[in-house]
Amino acid sequence: MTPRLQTDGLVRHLGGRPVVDGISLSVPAGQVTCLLGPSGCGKSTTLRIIAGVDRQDAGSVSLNGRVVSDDARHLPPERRGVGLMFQDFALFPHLTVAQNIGFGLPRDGVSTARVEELLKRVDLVGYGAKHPHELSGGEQQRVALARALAPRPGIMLMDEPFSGLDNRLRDEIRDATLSVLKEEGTAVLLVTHEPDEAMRMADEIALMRAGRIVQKAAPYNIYNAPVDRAAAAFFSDINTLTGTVRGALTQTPFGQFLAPGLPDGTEVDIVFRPQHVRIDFDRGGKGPAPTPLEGTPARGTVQRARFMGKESLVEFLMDDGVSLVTATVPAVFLPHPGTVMWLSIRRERCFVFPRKSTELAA
Ligand SMILES: Nc1ncnc2c1ncn2[C@@H]1O[C@H](COP(=O)(O)OP(=O)(O)OP(=O)(O)O)[C@@H](O)[C@H]1O
Repeated sequence: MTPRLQTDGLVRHLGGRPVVDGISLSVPAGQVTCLLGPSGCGKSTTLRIIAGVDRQDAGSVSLNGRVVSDDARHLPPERRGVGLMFQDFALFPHLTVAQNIGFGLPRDGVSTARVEELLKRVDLVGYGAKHPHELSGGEQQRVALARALAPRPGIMLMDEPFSGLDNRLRDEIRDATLSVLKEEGTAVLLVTHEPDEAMRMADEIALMRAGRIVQKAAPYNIYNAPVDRAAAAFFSDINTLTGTVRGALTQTPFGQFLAPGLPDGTEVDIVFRPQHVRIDFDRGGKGPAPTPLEGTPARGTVQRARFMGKESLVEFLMDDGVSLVTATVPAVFLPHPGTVMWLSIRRERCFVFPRKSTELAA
């Protein structure tokens, strides 16, 4: 099936450097792709190029199988048939909700029916005659969504559309927006710098860094198989142990880890998330027996324990005297500093990355 949206090798130089550096993306109908990355990595510029308000220096944009922008041609934004939704969604203050939603539609009975349908979709039946200032922030956001969807765009470009909303409202509006977009079968490219938002909204996440896509995968895969240390760290706090490769292995307090394909002497980071650390009590100087799955338990001493509301954070100094490991426990668990305990991590939850390349990529 032809993707609704496709970009090939987009490049854009601004301020003398490539802020978009070879972005190739493809979004089919009904899919939400999130362009996720830290501030300044080039997400908005990519979106602006696709919308047609900026133009790439190289590469092409195709919408519905038709090239709308490359070296030879450049269709203006209003002729691209994409819906746009940005953080400052600015409704027309002097128009009613219904007039706002129907703004881009011809004035006929079909449009009136479409506006009614959309009011229902965004759960604002009965609000048609109100003016924007009579609505809450979340309601205004839903009107903006309905307005963007009114001409039935096959493609929706959204740039941090929820960042102006307070936390509680944001979750609600995100879910409502997602279900409307899915019902309409729209292809969506959503820009966000928030991993939680991407995990919640995306069918596919394209993780961006310094103008490039470093990893593209479903949320589950991107979280559980990060390409490098920085990609792992983008989604949650991480623990990092360090080691040196000898014979395709590296030694850590948790035993040996495989470092396949890495030459002897390579410095590596062994990375794992605090929620994947299991804690066991010390029984007369002994911990749990090693298993192939859980690896070798290692002994550590509690440095600090804090209750964070949903979970407790416990920090350990391992017996090697240098490795610091943080574990989270989804309960109130506040052992005293100085308590000796055993930690284990499931092997499949640990990632081994060569240090040099991750530092360069970060
Ligand atoms: N007109 C411009 N001239 C020079 N540099 C620019 C221009 N527009 C953007 N930039 C720079 O390009 C980089 C990418 O900007 P962009 O807005 O695409 O990033 P972003 O990932 O969307 O960030 P944010 O989440 O903060 O919006 C930034 O470093 C920005 O300062």
